[in-house]
Amino acid sequence: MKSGCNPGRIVILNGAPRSGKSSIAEAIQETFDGPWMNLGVDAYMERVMPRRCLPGIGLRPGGELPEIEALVPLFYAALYESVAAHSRLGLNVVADVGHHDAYGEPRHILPDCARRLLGLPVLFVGVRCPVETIMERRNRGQPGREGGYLTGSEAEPVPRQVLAWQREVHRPGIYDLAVDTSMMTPDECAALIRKRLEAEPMAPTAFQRLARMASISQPD
Ligand SMILES: Nc1ncnc2c1ncn2[C@@H]1O[C@H](COP(=O)(O)OP(=O)(O)OP(=O)(O)O)[C@@H](O)[C@H]1O
Repeated sequence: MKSGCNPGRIVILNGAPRSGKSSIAEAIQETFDGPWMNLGVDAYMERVMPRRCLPGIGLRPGGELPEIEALVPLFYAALYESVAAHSRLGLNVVADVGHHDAYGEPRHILPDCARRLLGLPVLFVGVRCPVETIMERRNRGQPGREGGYLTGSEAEPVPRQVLAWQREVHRPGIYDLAVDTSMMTPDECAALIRKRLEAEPMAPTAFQRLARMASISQPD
């Protein structure tokens, strides 16, 4: 830790694609005190990741791309070390991610990431959203991201990959706070997060609990 400097707060937003993570991150950046750096999956995929490794940490559940899969734990480790570095310098960080462990083989990425942030003030937020709302958002599309999302068809109103995201992304479901973006606006979600940050932290935190799973699964 840089001497004389308190670590920056860290908010990790975990949810399926289209669940509303980026909108909450934006609300946090615009309304919370101090600078909040956004180091999530969007920034990493759009700017950092080499094209041939895409979708990288955005790789969806199902063990679809084994050649990329082996690199995903390393990409995540690098992202979280970067989050830790920002926090140790006193900068607040909000990061949107879509963690799951449904690769061709278990990778235990989330517990490893939690271990990397031990000792830092992390709030782990589950960004939940029912599949019907997810499909409305997918089918509506987004300018600039044309063709970027699977949509429903008559034969398959909810593609199996979308169902896989819904099933896998909130396992094991250990959070400090959960929000439902079908019930609240991004600003309301951000306000809830702010309230939680201002309250006394409850120990053990979600990341402390998850980090313990890393020490069980990875003996020294
Ligand atoms: N709380 C909300 N209420 C209503 N609509 C929302 C809400 N949050 C997000 N949306 C809308 O849902 C869509 C997806 O939102 P957003 O980009 O924030 O999600 P995301 O989880 O970051 O998605 P992705 O992982 O695909 O980047 C956008 O069109 C956004 O305007």
